Amino acid sequence: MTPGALTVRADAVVLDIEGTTGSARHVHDVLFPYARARLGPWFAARRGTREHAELLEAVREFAGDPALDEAAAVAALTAWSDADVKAPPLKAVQARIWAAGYADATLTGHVYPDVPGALERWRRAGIARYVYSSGAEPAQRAWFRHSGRGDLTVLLDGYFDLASAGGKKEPDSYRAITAAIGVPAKRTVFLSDVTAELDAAAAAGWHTVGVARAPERPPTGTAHPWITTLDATALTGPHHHEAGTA
Ligand SMILES: CSCCC(=O)C(=O)COP(=O)(O)O
Ligand SMILES: [Mg+2]
Repeated sequence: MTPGALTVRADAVVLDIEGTTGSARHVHDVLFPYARARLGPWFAARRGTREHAELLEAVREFAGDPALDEAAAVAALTAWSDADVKAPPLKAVQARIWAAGYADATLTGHVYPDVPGALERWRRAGIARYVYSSGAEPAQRAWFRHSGRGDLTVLLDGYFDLASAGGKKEPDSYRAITAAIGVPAKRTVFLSDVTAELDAAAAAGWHTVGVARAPERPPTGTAHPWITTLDATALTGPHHHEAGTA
């Protein structure tokens, strides 16, 4: 444990993916382009299926244009991908496209080296471990199952996404997660690299810890403590087993 580590009393930890447990560069330089290049073929291969009709309808709804045809829907999804719009239909299609890449080992989930050890420490301390990402739940599971550091899903208790919890900058999303996991807000800690997400979690009564991964640096003037490695976060849970914190 890093000397002077930040100590938080928590029974549950909720982890962001991009920029916190995994590399934002990997998401933007590998995952997004992989799906973007396959959006058109993905829709074309599913013409006439229920899956095609449902996704087209979801794109129309999010775009606010009930007349969108397949080509226009693919154009909208492409634009959302380029602008990193956290659009649920985009996240749903990306997850399905990425699944093939994980299955044939073209894709590997990027996980920082301190993540498996932190998850294991928190597991031993009796702290429940959840993921909350804008990426759809199947994409989150695939990322951790096919991580470059082995199958980490065995160390995770659940996953929340835009569909199950809502947007990450909305306090109500954190309240929804509190209700779902049955852990009081004041015993839950959220780790993220995005100040607006941390602000929303804090507004819902959660503890918050900002994570700045090199070469990013902790921002100044936020209401949150910041760390640069999970090794600097000592969570004391119900079992108080975490090294250096009992
Ligand atoms: C493995 S989930 C893919 C990441 C993603 O699609 C995304 O939008 C990242 O969102 P996050 O909330 O983890 O920053
Ligand atoms: Mg993030």
